[in-house]
Amino acid sequence: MSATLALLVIFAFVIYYKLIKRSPFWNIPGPKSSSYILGHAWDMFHKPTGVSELEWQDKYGSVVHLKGPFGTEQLMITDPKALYHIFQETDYIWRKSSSRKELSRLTSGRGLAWADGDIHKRQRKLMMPAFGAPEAKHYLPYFTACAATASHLYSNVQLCERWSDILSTSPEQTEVLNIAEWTTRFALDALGQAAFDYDFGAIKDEEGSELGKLYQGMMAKSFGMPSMATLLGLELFRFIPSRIMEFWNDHDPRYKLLHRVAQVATTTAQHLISMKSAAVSENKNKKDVMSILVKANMDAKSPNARLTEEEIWASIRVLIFAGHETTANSLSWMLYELARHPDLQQRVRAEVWGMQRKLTSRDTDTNITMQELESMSLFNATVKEGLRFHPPNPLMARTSTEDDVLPLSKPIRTTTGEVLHEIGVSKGTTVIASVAAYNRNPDVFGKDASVFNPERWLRPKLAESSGASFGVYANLGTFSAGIRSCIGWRFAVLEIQTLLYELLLNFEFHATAETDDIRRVTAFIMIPALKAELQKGSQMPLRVSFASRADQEELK
Ligand code: HEM
Repeated sequence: MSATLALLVIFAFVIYYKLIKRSPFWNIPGPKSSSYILGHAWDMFHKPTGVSELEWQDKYGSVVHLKGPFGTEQLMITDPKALYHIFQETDYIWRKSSSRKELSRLTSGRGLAWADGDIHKRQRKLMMPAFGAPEAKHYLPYFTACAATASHLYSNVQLCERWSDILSTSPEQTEVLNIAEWTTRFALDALGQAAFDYDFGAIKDEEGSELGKLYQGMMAKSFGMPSMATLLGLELFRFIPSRIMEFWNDHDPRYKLLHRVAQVATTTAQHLISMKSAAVSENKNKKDVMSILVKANMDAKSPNARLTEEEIWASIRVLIFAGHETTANSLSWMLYELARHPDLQQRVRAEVWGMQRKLTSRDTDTNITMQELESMSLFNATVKEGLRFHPPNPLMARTSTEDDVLPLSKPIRTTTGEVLHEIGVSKGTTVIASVAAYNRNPDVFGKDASVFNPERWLRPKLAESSGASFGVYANLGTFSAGIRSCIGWRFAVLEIQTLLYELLLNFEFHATAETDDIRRVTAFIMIPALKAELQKGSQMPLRVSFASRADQEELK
């Protein structure tokens, strides 16, 4: 009797979920999911980054019905108007999903990337003064200092100088270098100098700081090809009180490296804060990000507007985490594309040399300015195209805290033939904003959006149809948009321009036999890795040689 009753209850439950409470998006087209437990997350994390999302966008358009974990319903959105609405028009209605928030807490504490609502607003307001356009120009000498050859003004060890040493001692004057490792070292040192006036010592290698070493490849080691247990562990945040899950993760041996990074980063942060606070009190105002932040915090009118000590430590951690591997990966992928397109590389280098000729011919300051970096059209088109084609943050997940209506720039047709110009979503809906797919959406970036082609940025009109604009930089999804857009996008673009300039001035990049085996792998951020050696983390082997001597002669 009781068994029959139990069966009836289960039957009623199934009927309710399958028939009566059918999916709110039941008539929006999308692929079938192969896993009830993880839904489409498995495809997104285990195929090369962006491959599934691009397939779905090609097949179903810019709104795709997906399954989330445990049969939950999700939409993948790459429509610019809907993305604009979610990221720019709705204040904090659309919040980071619980799993993304936890990821931010694990990697960088309760700082800006973790915070929401009023806490986020307060933290961001205090950090913003360090990231405006006028501040960016102060960072240029720091970036040049980490990039350039010894002939430049600054005395610390520089990337081009180290590469010159390596190539000079090689019999053929050429070497295959793991570009991903070197750009990460550069990005860490550049960030250390410009953001904290601190030397991570990553380029010098031998004597590098413990923190510098711990951060190198941290994401690949902690999350490279996340297992089902890792994905599930993060997704359980939806269903289990966050305090319990946080306690669990804080004691999970899989995150041992992240726990160690947290300890060392906090100690370093404490040391930095006391130094900066003392300097600010003595009116020795430096221009690095942290000094500006510490001063803004001291100047804040009410105690409620200030950051707590723990929040300042978290700010340092979030800047290191959000700011170095992302920039490094972007640089690696740009060099990869230049190695695969030698003609383009030659043309961009010609532009760089043209600029260098101009700099060396003038009597006064021969250092390049921000305006001069910006003035090179093909060079900057290549930077934009690299950031479009290989976005380091391939997706952002947002969950709605209220019922909402998503406007669409291009109507969609449901499976029942209805044409929708907007989509109603209820509170609790999760949307996957696929940056990887949006950045190759032909409606935004042209019919050839799936091809790497910097020339698109030189066309008079880029957007082919809607004209809807989403991203904070070049209408790309790469740095997101709105109140949670990347705070460091100017910093990142300038850093990329500076290193790319110095590298193209001094070196040539060539594809190797392994170049075709380089894959985009999702370790929550996208990293380059070799197909057969995914467990080794970020790898981008390219052959590097000195830029042609004949051309260099022409420069003199
Ligand atoms: C190419 C390099 C970079 C890329 C592609 C990138 C991309 C992004 C994206 C997509 C977000 C939003 C993530 C989300 O909301 O889920 C973000 C946030 C953030 N980024 Fe970047 N970033 C880069 C470099 C930097 C740099 C250099 C810094 C700092 C020096 C930085 C600091 C931050 C911070 C603090 C946030 C959190 C902002 C907030 O939640 O209000 N990023 N970044």
